Amino acid sequence: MATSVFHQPPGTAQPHQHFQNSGFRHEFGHASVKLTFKGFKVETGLSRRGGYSSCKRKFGVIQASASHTSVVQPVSYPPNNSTDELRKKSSEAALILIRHGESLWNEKNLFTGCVDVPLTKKGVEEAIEAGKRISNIPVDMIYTSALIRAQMTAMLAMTQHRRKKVPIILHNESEQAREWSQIFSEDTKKQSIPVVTAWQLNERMYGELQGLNKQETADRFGKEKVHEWRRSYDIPPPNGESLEMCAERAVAYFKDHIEPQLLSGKNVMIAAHGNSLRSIIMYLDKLTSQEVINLELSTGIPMLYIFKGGKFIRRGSPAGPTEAGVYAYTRSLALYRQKLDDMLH
Ligand SMILES: O=C(O)[C@@H](CO)OP(=O)(O)O
Repeated sequence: MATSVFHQPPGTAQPHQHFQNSGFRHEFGHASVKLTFKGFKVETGLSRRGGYSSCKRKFGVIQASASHTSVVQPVSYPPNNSTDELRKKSSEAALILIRHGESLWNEKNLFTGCVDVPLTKKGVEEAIEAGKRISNIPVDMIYTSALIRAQMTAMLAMTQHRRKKVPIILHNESEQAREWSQIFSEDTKKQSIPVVTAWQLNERMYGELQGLNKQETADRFGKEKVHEWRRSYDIPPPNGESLEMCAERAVAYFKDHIEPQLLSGKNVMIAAHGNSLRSIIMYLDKLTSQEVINLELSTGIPMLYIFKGGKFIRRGSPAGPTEAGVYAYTRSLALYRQKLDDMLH
């Protein structure tokens, strides 16, 4: 059975190591990981490289934004003692994670962080391609960061979805914004997918590196130092956030807002960033701070998890819309796809 790429004991993963395990193959040290699962090729968009660690620092957060409006059913955890029971009994839900497509600053090799840069043409194409890959997977709610590159990615991906529901960005920034964006038809609401934007899912704040060229910064401060800023777990770049600090807000948001939706059976897509997603994956796959150092995400590759019985099970990514592999992972995914086939033929 396919399980998480990272279920080997902490510290055993080697960069560029190939694993042969129960019919699927892990390739680390590349821009993405190809898993062969019972004959199906599954690309996860993950890879692992060597890294660093050490000291600690606190940092304040930057902006705030939406949570729920009328299109979203607010869901919250029950009191602690019944949470575990509920998690065990919870129905299955799909969780798709996607890092935004290539941005104009990815293309220029600039540190981006919380600077709000749009996608390149290639990034647009990556988002559309990602949408094709997930076009048969149910999506009931979308969470994106407050940054346009993640929002563009989510919206462009949804143009490819076979269910043709309309993703609608919720505006909760003021009472007026909420009032003015109401929908007055229940039918129309049912054909909509609420899109919640949250700064907590933003890219890690890169401090004084934002706007600097990555190569020039390495030439100036040394390759080692820059690698430490970029990939250590708890060393922040000058006046920026470490991955640990980014995880504090991104994982808290995931636990408080997204997990309750999954628990209630909602299928969720998250479009976010290299480092906010690395920290969420660290939580989902129970990676150690040493293991997460080696985790790299490619732009525009969707990754699928199944949430069941309170557990997150990584299922890779469909290699294409017609691949049977991912849809055969669970009965409800297969049924959903079957329904789409029946509806659209
Ligand atoms: O510049 C950034 O914001 C990020 C993602 O592109 O860079 P890094 O690869 O260093 O995490």
